[in-house]
Amino acid sequence: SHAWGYAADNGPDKWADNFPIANGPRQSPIDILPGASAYDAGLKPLQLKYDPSNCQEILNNGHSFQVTFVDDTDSSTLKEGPISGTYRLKQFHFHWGASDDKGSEHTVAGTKYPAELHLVHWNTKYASFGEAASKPDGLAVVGVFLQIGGANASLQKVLDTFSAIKAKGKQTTFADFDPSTLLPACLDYWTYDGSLTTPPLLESVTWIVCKEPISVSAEQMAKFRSLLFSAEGEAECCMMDNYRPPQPLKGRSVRASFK
Ligand SMILES: CCN[C@H]1CN(CCOC)S(=O)(=O)c2sc(S(N)(=O)=O)cc21
Ligand SMILES: [Zn+2]
Repeated sequence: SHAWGYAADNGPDKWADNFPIANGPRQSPIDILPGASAYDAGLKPLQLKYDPSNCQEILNNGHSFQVTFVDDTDSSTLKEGPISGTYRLKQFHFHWGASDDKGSEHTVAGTKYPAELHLVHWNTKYASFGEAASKPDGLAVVGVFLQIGGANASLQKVLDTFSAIKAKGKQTTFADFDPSTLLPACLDYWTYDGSLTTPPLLESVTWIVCKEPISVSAEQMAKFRSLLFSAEGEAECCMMDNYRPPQPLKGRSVRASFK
């Protein structure tokens, strides 16, 4: 069977063929309705502590580009917030559109942002990332919206590697990057129980979506779209619209950490 992707013949509407959980009870992303999300005073502030020396490499996996971290110690972690225990940072990646009017996975009262950052963490109560990925409390992903504004200097460091990872399967070393420089100043968030937004669509993610976006310039967005879904030697296919649309809430509640 041909691999999943974002095209008409292998995109989100076809994923259920090979991944029936696509129609499961806690799928992501969702449309967040601020008016319908309940403020929960019991939610704690996010405690994010990242060590830039854990940053290892950047790669084009044919679906997005991903910055991968060394996760053999508790030096880059997420604690508090809606979660209990310690979750280790594994990787971060993005989703974006073919134009600035779409690209985010989560939406806010129907509003789409041009891109969305995902920082993927796994629960250290499990022996490994792979084991955690299949557990209902295994993963915690922090989502950050990007909105068009001034150029983002921190993001530019990531974009400057793109010539080395243009095609699917390419990777290069990427060291000493602090992902907290990609976080908004205000860490107010919405949280709900969901899933991976790509196959295998495992229902193992506590989603933590920041209310405040970070900035990206239109020129920087154009750079995202210069990456390729395709491998070297294949017909070139620009990487864009690599987002899953919002999925049914199916009775879930979304909590807010802020009033
Ligand atoms: C292209 C493949 N993307 C997935 C790869 N991984 C899953 C590994 O399954 C065992 S993962 O846990 O790193 C994540 S997190 C994530 S999202 N968009 O929900 O944040 C997607 C994926
Ligand atoms: Zn993602």
